[in-house]
Amino acid sequence: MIKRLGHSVREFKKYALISPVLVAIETFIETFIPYLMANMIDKGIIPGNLGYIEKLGAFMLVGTFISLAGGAGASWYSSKASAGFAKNLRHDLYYHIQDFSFEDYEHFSTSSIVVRLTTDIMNIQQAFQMLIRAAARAPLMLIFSITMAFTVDAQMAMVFVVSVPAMAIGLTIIIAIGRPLFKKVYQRYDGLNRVVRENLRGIRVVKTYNRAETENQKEAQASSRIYEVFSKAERILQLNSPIMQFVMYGTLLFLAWFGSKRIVAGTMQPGQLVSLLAYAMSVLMSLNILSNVFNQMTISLASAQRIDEVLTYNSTLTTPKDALTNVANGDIEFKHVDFNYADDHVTRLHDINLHIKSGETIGIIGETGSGKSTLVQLIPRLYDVNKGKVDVGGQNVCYYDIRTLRDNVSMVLQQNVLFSGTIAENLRWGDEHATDEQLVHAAKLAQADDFIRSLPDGYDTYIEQGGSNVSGGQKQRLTIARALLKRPKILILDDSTSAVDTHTDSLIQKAFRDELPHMTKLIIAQRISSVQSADRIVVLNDGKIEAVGTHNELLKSDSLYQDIYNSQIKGGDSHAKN
Ligand SMILES: Nc1ncnc2c1ncn2[C@@H]1O[C@H](COP(=O)(O)OP(=O)(O)OP(=O)(O)O)[C@@H](O)[C@H]1O
Repeated sequence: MIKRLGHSVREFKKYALISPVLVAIETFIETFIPYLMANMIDKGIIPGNLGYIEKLGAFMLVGTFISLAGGAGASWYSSKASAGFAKNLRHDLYYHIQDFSFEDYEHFSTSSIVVRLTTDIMNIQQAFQMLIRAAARAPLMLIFSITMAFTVDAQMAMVFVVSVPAMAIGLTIIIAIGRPLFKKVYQRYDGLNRVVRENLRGIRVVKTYNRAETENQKEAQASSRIYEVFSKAERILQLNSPIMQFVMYGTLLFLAWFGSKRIVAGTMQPGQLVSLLAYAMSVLMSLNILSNVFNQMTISLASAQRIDEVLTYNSTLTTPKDALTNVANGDIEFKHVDFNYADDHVTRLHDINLHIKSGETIGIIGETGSGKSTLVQLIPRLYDVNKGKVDVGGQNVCYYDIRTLRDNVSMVLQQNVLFSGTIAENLRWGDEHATDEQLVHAAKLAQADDFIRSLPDGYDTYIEQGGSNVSGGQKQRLTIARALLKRPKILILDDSTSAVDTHTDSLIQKAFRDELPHMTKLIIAQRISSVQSADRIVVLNDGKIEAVGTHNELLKSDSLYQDIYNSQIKGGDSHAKN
């Protein structure tokens, strides 16, 4: 996992390597200073040798400046390396999830992905900075200080053989308990993110239904759940402070007690004791730094695992090596297709067999939940079939390069969105190189040109996030124009004219018939009038094809179609009558 994540350091590797080198210089000089200090006391101050004091003082001053410069440089490079690492890691994660299928997004949930891209990466950034700065400093300081302490007085330095492992065992236990708790904390962050996103997305509905109070409660609940685990995890981590202090004061007491005795006995110099105490402080300080580093590592290991989980997740959508990069025509064939959503064991489509010829216009109708959207989502491989196969242009959809397939199958989803940017920018999602004439032509076919021109800035009108400043019907027409701009071989409209008035809807159908005769068109609709003129209409009932035929044929032969027709034409509900 560490190696995989470390791959994202890339061009910032040099900064990540320079930082510990500078830290080493800083720490080496820093730990040498108490040794010089001991000499100054024992050989300069006690015998009253002023020349020695001045020489050593100047030497210490220069050393301090070099140490400071090393420390400042290390901070600068470590910040640069860690910020760069986080940038690359975020990019890699984002890049990876672009290949996810709908099923994969459902597997992780969008809120969890957002937390991983933000909070989790921030934790890793902080841990990485610590790793190349503090984590490099602490062990070096520990090694240098213990070595120097043994140089000064090996007997007294034996105290570290007890105090260092005692501290290390304490820290290991704390980390073992703390780490799973932090993993839980971030899972609960996902929950909070979900509540906030849902609330902001549906803020109009929240206000209409006066649900602010309930929404506040949901947020409070999610926050409390985080608080519960977070405070528990932090309480455990904070235990390292009393353990650290206990070991630190115990060591200092030991040194002061036995050191004083030896000075009185004349087997030790006062300067030696001063430097030993300074080294004891350094050793324990380095352990303290290490414990902080471990704390941060504990938090970030949970985050690193969550990121690695996404990075190593193989999308359920696979493309063969020699994938096809050309779709011959708009022919579609479903052969004995069964389908169920992952984690949902109900079969939503049963033994679907349907051949649609290139250029045909097919209406799809059926009661709500009968599987209309599910059926068409299999064509651009938004989901893969469980049984049977779907062919496009005479080839199994799984054999195509996914981009090629989706460039040739344009789908206007039931809940389509526009993105912040101008209308022209939004339409160019279909084809970024489209000329202005092509843009206008697509808008005209979708009956959107007139209303776009009536806006103060026309095609340059700015669309707010999610398309909140255009009406539902206008938004639908813009998303149809966007899909047309791709000039696909197959166009799928999934209930995409539901908010458009019937007159405009019929103008769209006519424009399609007259101007796009070679494009295969699948139109899912609730209104019979939207599919009435189609070459054939497929009636779906509970995931099965109940009938296929023209409007007139179905009116004569299919009772479900008759029911839908009657309920719409007569305004009554024939189900209710039966
Ligand atoms: N992502 C999903 N996970 C699990 N079940 C789903 C999912 N999407 C749809 N379903 C279920 O599959 C069935 C068919 O849904 P589908 O959206 O295809 O129906 P539909 O005919 O398009 O309905 P509508 O006319 O209301 O849009 C429904 O029972 C629905 O609850």
